Amino acid sequence: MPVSIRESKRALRERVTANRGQLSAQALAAGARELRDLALELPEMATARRVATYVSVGAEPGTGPLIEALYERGVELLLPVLLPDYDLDWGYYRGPSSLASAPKGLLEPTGPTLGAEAIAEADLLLVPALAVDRHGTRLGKGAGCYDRVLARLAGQAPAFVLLHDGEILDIPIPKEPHDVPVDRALTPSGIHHLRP
Ligand SMILES: Nc1nc2c(c(=O)[nH]1)N(C=O)[C@@H](CNc1ccc(C(=O)N[C@@H](CCC(=O)O)C(=O)O)cc1)CN2
Ligand SMILES: Nc1ncnc2c1ncn2[C@@H]1O[C@H](COP(=O)(O)OP(=O)(O)OP(=O)(O)O)[C@@H](O)[C@H]1O
Repeated sequence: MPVSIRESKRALRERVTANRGQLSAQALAAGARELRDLALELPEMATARRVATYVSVGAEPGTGPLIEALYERGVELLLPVLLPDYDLDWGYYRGPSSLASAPKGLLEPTGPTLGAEAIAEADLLLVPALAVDRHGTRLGKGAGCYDRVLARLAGQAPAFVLLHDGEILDIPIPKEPHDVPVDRALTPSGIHHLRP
């Protein structure tokens, strides 16, 4: 990939990460509750029996309250398990004690995993990101994990990027051939339709 694209993505990641570092614990907790309420109200959520999400860490848009609410509803929750080649395997959420610290500061499900292709069985996908632009180009952690997941999903289930307010950028994020656009984002202030 051209060095300039890699470099501008890196600089953008640094900027967003620094901004996230300024968010207070109270703001993060409030944002997570707002994301829960919005996600639970999605029409697509009403019919979803299996939802793939991630266990938020640090200053990421929080998924804790949503995971608990969906678990209580009896929705099956698929959580990612990072593989050595940065592809993602998946495991079920089986309650708070079923998560364990994993490499790279992640929290992952313990117990058997289902294989990378299990994502094809999800009815709805909640995707982590650092930012997205108005065209739906997504900036992730830079390992291409979710580019592979979204390619596998092939639009078969709705995908929503979870972000903090201010992380939907008016300037375009440099797009590479492997980047799979997303068409919707959730921030604490609401649902945002993007135009891939
Ligand atoms: N909470 C959470 N879980 C997730 C993701 C995520 O974004 N958030 N992922 C989304 O893809 C996958 C994990 N992907 C990762 C990809 C790269 C690195 C990584 O290279 N980390 C750097 C530090 C960068 C950072 O702190 O952001 C490193 O360890 O050097 C970590 C996780 C699956 N689980
Ligand atoms: N389908 C794929 N298979 C293997 N590697 C891939 C695939 N898609 C992307 N990659 C690799 O991932 C690397 C990072 O890509 P990019 O910077 O777009 O990640 P990102 O979208 O920020 O991260 P993520 O998808 O993990 O959130 C690239 O070097 C790319 O080669």
